[in-house]
Amino acid sequence: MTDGLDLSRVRFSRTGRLIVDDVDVTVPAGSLGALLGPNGAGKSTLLHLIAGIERADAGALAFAGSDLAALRRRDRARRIALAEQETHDAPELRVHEVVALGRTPHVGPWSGLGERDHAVVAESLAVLGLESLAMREYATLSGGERQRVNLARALAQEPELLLLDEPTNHLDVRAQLTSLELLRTLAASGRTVLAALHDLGLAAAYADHVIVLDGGRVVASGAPAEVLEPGLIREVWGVEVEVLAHPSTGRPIIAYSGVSSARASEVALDARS
Ligand SMILES: Nc1ncnc2c1ncn2[C@@H]1O[C@H](COP(=O)(O)OP(=O)(O)OP(=O)(O)O)[C@@H](O)[C@H]1O
Repeated sequence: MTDGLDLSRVRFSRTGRLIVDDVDVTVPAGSLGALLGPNGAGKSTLLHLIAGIERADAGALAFAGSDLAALRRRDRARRIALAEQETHDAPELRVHEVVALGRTPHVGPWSGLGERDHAVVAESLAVLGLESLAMREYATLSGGERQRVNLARALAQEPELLLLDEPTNHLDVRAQLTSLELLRTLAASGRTVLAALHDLGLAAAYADHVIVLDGGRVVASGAPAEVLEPGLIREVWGVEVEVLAHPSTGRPIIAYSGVSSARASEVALDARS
């Protein structure tokens, strides 16, 4: 058990299909974990289980030594934020109002936002460079602008555990790096951060720890340089890569060469039919 996130033998099925299969994950407090895996691997489902949107069928989910299943809804919302790709509950709200929703778990049911809440909202907008968009309606924003608002909302929640589902999707390259640097800064301040990412290069450059899911199972986890090697990438994603070392950081650089003849999971399916 760590002072961060600890999942042990977590299972979840939907309509008779095992989607998360005996998953163990550890992300220590103060670190940035990247959840990787091809489409349909189970990344979003696992984030939903941790955030309490779905309930696991079996296994243990703990954060800072507390059983997540035993946390009351409000306590969970104070401690854990999930930044998803879309905010579905606020299409007509203005940007600053969407970000202020992040304060909901911290204010009483009948009281409005206090001085500190307003300050946190303003700070979250500023960190994501959203001041000039603060009065715009969320629905009128571009994909990348929405993504930054979703992250600002999660920041305003001041969570100890921050979960993010593809936080770099839609972002231009500078905004991608800005977001990952922000996640690193949050981790360095003692938060626990877990982000589902598709970009192996960004995970290699920024994550302390990567967890690779395939078909609902963890197939590898560890430091990026240990895990992200050509054999595993071929097996899981069905692509050929060379892995180089960054000349100044020493972190892995993933150089794509092309698509492999078949992914390991497809070979296994062919053998069965
Ligand atoms: N409500 C549901 N009913 C049935 N199957 C589901 C349901 N929700 C998800 N699945 C299936 O579970 C698997 C994992 O889905 P999930 O969205 O967690 O994957 P992911 O790794 O986040 O994928 P992506 O990278 O494409 O976003 C997929 O095969 C998906 O079709």
